[in-house]
Amino acid sequence: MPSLKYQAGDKVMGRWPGSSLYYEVKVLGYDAKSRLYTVIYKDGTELELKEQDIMSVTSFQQRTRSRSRSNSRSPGRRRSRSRSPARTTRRSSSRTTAAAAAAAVATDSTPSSRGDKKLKQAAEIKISPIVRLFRKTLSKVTRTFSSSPEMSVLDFDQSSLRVFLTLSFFLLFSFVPLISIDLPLFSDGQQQQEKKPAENNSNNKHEKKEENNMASKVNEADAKVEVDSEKNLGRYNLRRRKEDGDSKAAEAKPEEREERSSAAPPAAAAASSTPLDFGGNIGALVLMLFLPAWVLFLVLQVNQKDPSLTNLPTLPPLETFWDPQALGFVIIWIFFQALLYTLPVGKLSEGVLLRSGRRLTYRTNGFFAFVVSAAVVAAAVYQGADLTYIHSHFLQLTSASFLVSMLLSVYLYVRSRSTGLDERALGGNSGKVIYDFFKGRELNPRIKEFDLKFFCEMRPGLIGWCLINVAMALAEMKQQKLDAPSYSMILVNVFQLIYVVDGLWNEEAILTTMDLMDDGFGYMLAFGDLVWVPFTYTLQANYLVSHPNPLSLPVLTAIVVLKLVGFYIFRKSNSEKNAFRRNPADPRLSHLKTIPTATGKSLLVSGWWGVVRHPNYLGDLIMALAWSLPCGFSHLLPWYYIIYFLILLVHRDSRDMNACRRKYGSAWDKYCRTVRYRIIPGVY
Ligand SMILES: NC(=O)C1=CN([C@@H]2O[C@H](COP(=O)(O)OP(=O)(O)OC[C@H]3O[C@@H](n4cnc5c(N)ncnc54)[C@H](OP(=O)(O)O)[C@@H]3O)[C@@H](O)[C@H]2O)C=CC1
Ligand SMILES: CC(C)=CCC[C@@H](C)[C@H]1CC=C2C3=C(CC[C@@]21C)[C@@]1(C)CC[C@H](O)C(C)(C)[C@@H]1CC3
Repeated sequence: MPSLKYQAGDKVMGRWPGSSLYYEVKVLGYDAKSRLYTVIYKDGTELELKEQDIMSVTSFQQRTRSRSRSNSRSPGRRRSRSRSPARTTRRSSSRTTAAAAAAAVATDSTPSSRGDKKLKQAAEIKISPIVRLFRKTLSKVTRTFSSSPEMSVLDFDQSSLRVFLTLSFFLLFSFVPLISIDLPLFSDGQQQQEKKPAENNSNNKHEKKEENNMASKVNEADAKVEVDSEKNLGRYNLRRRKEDGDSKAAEAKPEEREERSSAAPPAAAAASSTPLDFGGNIGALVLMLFLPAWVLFLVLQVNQKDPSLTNLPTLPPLETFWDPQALGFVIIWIFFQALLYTLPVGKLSEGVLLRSGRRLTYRTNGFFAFVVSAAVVAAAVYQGADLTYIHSHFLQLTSASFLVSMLLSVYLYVRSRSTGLDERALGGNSGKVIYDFFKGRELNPRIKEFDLKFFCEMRPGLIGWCLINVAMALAEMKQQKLDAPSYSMILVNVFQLIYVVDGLWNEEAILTTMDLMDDGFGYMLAFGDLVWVPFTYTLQANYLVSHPNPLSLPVLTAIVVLKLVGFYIFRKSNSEKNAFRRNPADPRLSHLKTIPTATGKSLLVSGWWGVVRHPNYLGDLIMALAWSLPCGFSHLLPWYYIIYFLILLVHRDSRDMNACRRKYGSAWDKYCRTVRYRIIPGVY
């Protein structure tokens, strides 16, 4: 190829189709007819790229450096650079890693950018009016909570303002002064640079690049990225030439599916450039205030004789929130669960491969913890303990748990300051204090082998949920003077018990969920695990204590069938994905079709994950419906869970879509084109 810019054998940087990530590739050849270069990525993927999507390593480095220099001039960000002894080394290591050119540089623009809008438009397909209305409502909700990466503490964008105004009503109920963070103390650029070189235990070039701040600076400056998937289709040829020449080649054979641990996730480079969720700092702040206020609202509302929207509760005197005994019970419960978690009983399971190149092990003895907890509670009741205390002191127990979650969040934020970049969550490391505090910066905070995130997500709140439900059944019997709980109460109790026990039985499966793999541990999950789950997921049982709803046998049967259908979809789809992620070559999965991606992982494109994207959410939603139905239609309150859950899962789905698009580029777009429905069949 004499007159060509790049020659066969050249090592250059090639853009990964559909994304703005650059990888080191080797030029294999040039096709004069199509004017495309054939390049090979480090994982063996061969693609055809246009010249404009290729860059020499030198110009790539120059671009990266110049962007980094111009960004480093911005005041505030790098204020303390010269003060840290670790800094010089880090900086030079950044340079060498840039030169090492083995990783990706994310140049993704903001999600609100032109490109993303285009992408949404490209996915727009004719749908029925009902579905369109449904989608419109959902997308409004999602948009409201969508990101704004450039927002600072003082910025108000329109959507945040809307959220703020809408929700400010609920702030009237806010009962704890939440903003006790010393902003200047945790100033931003400092944290980003804190990592000592010695902490870098990464054995993977991709990960090392991830620490390269220059990379993220390129990102900020290079906001005009095309993410129009349709356009990209025309520009790239995604054939895996190695396998065969036709389009079927994109579906890998099972024996080729082994995950290559040497290939780090491309998103690794995007540490500080991952788009912000929830409207950035201001959205996080609003949520931090709104969520406890909302819990308080629900807790007060459910005790009203007529808990309708036109009959709002009054705020009780402040002293009623505080009860040292309730705090004592909460602390005992958490420590009791911690003790069970640390017992050397049960399996040790391996988590997914982390960006640091490590895999963590987890003691997955959740079911054991549940059985022991149930036995201890039963023994206590036998000894005369009155579980209805939980119902009568619900408010005090809620505020005590809230206090614990707040303290835990502050601890998590403070300790995250001394962690390396490869130990931080991509999404919670923006440098924006409130946002990071909310989202969680450290991915897997551990005290020795004690994994705080895993423990909090799976134990005190989850098992506490069942304990509270049982207490509600006893309170119902007491209040309604019944010999046994009502059928509605039994259904709610049994359904949710199945959900929790199933989660604990399949505890290992949580290791491949978003929370464990991607999200940091901060206020959102600490509050979610310790307050939100036990005190709002029990709302149906709490409601039934004083709002009986008799069920006829046919209705009862229909509800049971619905629950079973939902559970079947939920369990099967979660297990399928978990099994596939754990062992892609599992012969039991050999019938499934997959799409290979540049990271070495593949995406399931048939089976449950070929019906809709996130079939597990569908099952979960059907179950949520079965949990509300036993409460009848007299009030909206017991339906709150399914409404909240729909919003949560739709937002989670779009978060996951964005994350996967960053991770997998065009392979993800291909998956979305093949599996068109999101969560619900028929809904795009
Ligand atoms: N009760 C509750 O309050 C809540 C319950 N849940 C439930 O928890 C469970 C876990 O949910 P969540 O963590 O949100 O998400 P998922 O378990 O669905 O995990 C999402 C990840 O799965 C992988 N993935 C996505 N599509 C595919 C595919 N086609 N093939 C293979 N892998 C794929 C991707 O990760 P990668 O490719 O990196 O492996 C993606 O990031 C769900 O059942 C959900 O309903 C969730 C939230 C709240
Ligand atoms: C509004 C707010 C604070 C949201 C935080 C979200 C959390 C409450 C949820 C995020 C993911 C969760 C999961 C479960 C509980 C709720 C949270 C923590 C889960 C443990 C419930 C039991 C299931 O079987 C599960 C293990 C699949 C599930 C995992 C996700």
